[in-house]
Amino acid sequence: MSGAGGGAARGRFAVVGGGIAGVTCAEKLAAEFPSEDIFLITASPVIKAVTNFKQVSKTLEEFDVEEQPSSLLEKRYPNIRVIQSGVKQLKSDEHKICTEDGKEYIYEKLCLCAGAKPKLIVEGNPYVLGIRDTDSAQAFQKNLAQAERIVVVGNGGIALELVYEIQGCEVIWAIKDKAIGNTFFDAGAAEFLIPKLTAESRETPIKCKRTKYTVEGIEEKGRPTAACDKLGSALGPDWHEGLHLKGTKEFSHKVHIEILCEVKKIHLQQEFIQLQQTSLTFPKGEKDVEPDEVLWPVYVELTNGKIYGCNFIVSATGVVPNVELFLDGNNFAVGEDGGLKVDKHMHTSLPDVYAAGDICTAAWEPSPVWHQMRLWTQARQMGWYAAKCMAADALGESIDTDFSFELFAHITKFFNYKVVVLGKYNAQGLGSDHELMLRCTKGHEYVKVVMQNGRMMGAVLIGETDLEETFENLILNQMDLSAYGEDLLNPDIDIEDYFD
Ligand SMILES: Cc1cc2nc3c(=O)[nH]c(=O)nc-3n(C[C@H](O)[C@H](O)[C@H](O)COP(=O)(O)OP(=O)(O)OC[C@H]3O[C@@H](n4cnc5c(N)ncnc54)[C@H](O)[C@@H]3O)c2cc1C
Ligand SMILES: NC(=O)C1=CN([C@@H]2O[C@H](COP(=O)(O)OP(=O)(O)OC[C@H]3O[C@@H](n4cnc5c(N)ncnc54)[C@H](OP(=O)(O)O)[C@@H]3O)[C@@H](O)[C@H]2O)C=CC1
Repeated sequence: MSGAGGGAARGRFAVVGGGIAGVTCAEKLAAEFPSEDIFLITASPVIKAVTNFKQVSKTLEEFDVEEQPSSLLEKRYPNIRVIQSGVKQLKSDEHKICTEDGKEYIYEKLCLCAGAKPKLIVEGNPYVLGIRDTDSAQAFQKNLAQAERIVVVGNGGIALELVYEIQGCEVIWAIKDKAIGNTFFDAGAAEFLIPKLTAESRETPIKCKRTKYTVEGIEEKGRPTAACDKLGSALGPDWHEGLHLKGTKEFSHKVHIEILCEVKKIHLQQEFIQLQQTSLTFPKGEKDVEPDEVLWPVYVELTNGKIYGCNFIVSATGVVPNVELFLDGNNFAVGEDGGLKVDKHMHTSLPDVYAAGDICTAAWEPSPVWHQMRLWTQARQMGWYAAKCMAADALGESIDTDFSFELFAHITKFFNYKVVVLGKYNAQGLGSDHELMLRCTKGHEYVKVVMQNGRMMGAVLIGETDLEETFENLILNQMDLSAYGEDLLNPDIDIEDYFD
């Protein structure tokens, strides 16, 4: 029911954002209301579509992600109208969206899925790069092609993937924690993974899904190539497979890890030289690394006192939800992590405005074994469920919380190992009242379960363990497992037989 003439266009449903959350939401709405126009307003020139969706178990899912022209989405769902323009303003009290191209859209119900952006250690420094979308990934690739040494800061998903993939460039990896991969692993799992990182060469990657990369970065002479400032959709599974992550050196992989430190200061070359000349106390170049005569474009001073020169720095230090623009003039409740707070029906604090994916903060009382993480899988689940809630609300129907929010479940790949994390896999929020059971075969598998009061609360499965479905069931049904003791992880016992 789009409006005619020069005034605002009208649609019953509008969705902002062409990433996984927004596209999934628009698709679900389009399927539920085939005779209504669904506006999908997005700043990105391409949309992200989920393909080859596979439900691996009750809560684990796998899918490929494809960057597609919006026309393909409109072909699949003729009632979706993709508007390729950034939102300039939201007037929630008027149920109106104003876009950068000067148009206005009136909605009955709106879902905000504008994602997040990298939370950089410093803003506005051309030597500090974040990786979020196709554009920033390509800018990173171009810079890497000229680099001999880079510093990677952060200890989460992106850093884990980068340090493993980069070739022909020395990587100094600076982490706050004692062990690698704090967002996914404990120290035991980190120790299991380290030999893969320090190995000179890498194995052939296990099954890979490709995402197509199409948008070019913009070159600026003398400085790292900058990504253009258009807000693209986030990358996802196997984003690096399509890129050539190689520096200028002949060696394969060289990673040096600096633990328990943060970045204290970043010095540009000129400033570094001046400081060396004027200060008696200022360190003369890198300590604990091979001394070299090279002058680096930029120097990173760490809180442990060490200084490393490098070509550029990757800040893989998490994300901040893209909310500023929507907060202007709208009194949204915002979570501690900066996201728009949503209740168990994905509804924000403002009437008829929903939110899903990286932009939102789940503010409902979660199941004891679910928590929010800004992941592709949760973006899809939230987008789908938000559409269900919008539809139910529009039709005056009630709806139960979706089953996906019963158990946190994520399947991914690090260091060429299959990794499955379930429930409170790192005993998040369980305090000291829990115990861990471990099974580990070096180079083959690492299995950790988190137990509380005889019940399984979480698990980390690295390698081809084949345990995910059984453990998923055990966490979901909260059966008392005290009687099984250590047999729970005994490889000689077929655990599934126990529970069939
Ligand atoms: C390098 C990298 C690797 C990752 N790997 C994985 C992984 O292996 N597994 C996993 O589960 N997750 C992974 N993630 C996380 C995952 O990609 C995100 O959680 C997910 O894609 C978020 O989807 P979204 O739709 O909420 O947001 P986004 O994908 O960020 O989409 C936001 C959309 O909103 C649009 N937008 C923003 N502002 C405006 C505006 N003002 N007006 C109009 N449109 C706007 C953008 O153009 C974009 O289309 C990775 C993330 C990164 C950066
Ligand atoms: N395979 C997968 O599933 C992947 C998922 N992703 C997702 O993409 C998103 C972005 O990834 P990423 O940027 O790695 O974010 P993550 O949230 O995964 O990790 C951020 C890391 O940076 C650390 N950190 C935060 N601030 C600082 C700081 N000032 N100095 C030093 N370290 C800091 C965090 O420590 P602390 O936790 O202590 O704050 C954490 O180790 C995340 O949602 C991530 O889950 C990305 C790649 C792969």
